[in-house]
Amino acid sequence: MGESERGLSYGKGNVLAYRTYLKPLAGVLTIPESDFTGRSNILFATNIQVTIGGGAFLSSFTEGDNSLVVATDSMKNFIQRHLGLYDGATLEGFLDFTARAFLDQYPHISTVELAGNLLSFENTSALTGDKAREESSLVFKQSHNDHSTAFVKMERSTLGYTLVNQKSGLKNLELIKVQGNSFSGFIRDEYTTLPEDSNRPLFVYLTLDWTYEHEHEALGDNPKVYVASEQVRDLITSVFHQTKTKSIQHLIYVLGCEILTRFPSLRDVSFQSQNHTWDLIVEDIPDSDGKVFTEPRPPYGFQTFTVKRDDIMAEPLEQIAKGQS
Ligand SMILES: O=c1[nH]c(=O)c2[nH]c(=O)[nH]c2[nH]1
Repeated sequence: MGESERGLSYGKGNVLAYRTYLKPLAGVLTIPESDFTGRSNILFATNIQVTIGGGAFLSSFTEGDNSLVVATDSMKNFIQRHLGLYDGATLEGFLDFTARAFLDQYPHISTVELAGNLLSFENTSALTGDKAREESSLVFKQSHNDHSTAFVKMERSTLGYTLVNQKSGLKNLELIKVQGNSFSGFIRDEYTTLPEDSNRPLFVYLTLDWTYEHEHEALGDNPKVYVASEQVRDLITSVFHQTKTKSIQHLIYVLGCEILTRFPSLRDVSFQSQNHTWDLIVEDIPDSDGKVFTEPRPPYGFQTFTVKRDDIMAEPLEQIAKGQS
């Protein structure tokens, strides 16, 4: 039985590696929905998980033979030091560079997976010497909101290395749209207590991943075909604003179609969404359009879906329900 059937793997999680003054990401194509033009990379802060596999490690599990074990502590050092050697400008590029370096360094490793989060540090403003307020090039504000992600799985093959899987993404984007959302027409039977709603506030958590038609385009070496998660986020908020949503299921489909239309270098986009829509407490406030809401009860609904390029071929964008601002 091969090691893959045994589920053999080991690695290190939560490897924090913060680099100052990485090469800036510049020259991305701008889109109408976003002010994003690039990343200064003055601070490039990552949290990486590495997983390695291979038949060579079987005896470390079955016999306690550590002679071929790369200590996970060494893996942590390897990742951190390679952040000092990386001369590109993106998380995807760093993971690709480091995965290849692992396979170069340890010939008995068969597969390497690297999953990375780019920790978000936002710009701040500061009065400079001539009393003008400018973007600070020294002070950044850590944000615990949405952030970029990337994933790479690299396998040793007879030809060298094979890229098995590569994804880029955006994690934990939490968006509330205060009105302009309905949810109706669902099954009504003896288990149904939820009323139909023609205008609910919709609070969604979105995590999404996208893949490229040509994987090397994910690395950011050619910024004109690189898709920045900041642009995807701004496109999502814009489409959410414009779309009269019928359900989260339909919202993520519309978002996926718009993302693939806006970024021709992408192959598909996969969503994991959660419904955290607030409960209504006060419906009528005199002389006001306002209402009072509270957090929903703990169970939450979720959806998963992958939108592919064929979907936008089949359905021209104008036909996708939109039309509210
Ligand atoms: O957008 C939604 N989709 C559902 O499937 C669902 N189910 C539910 O109770 N509320 C919602 N909202």
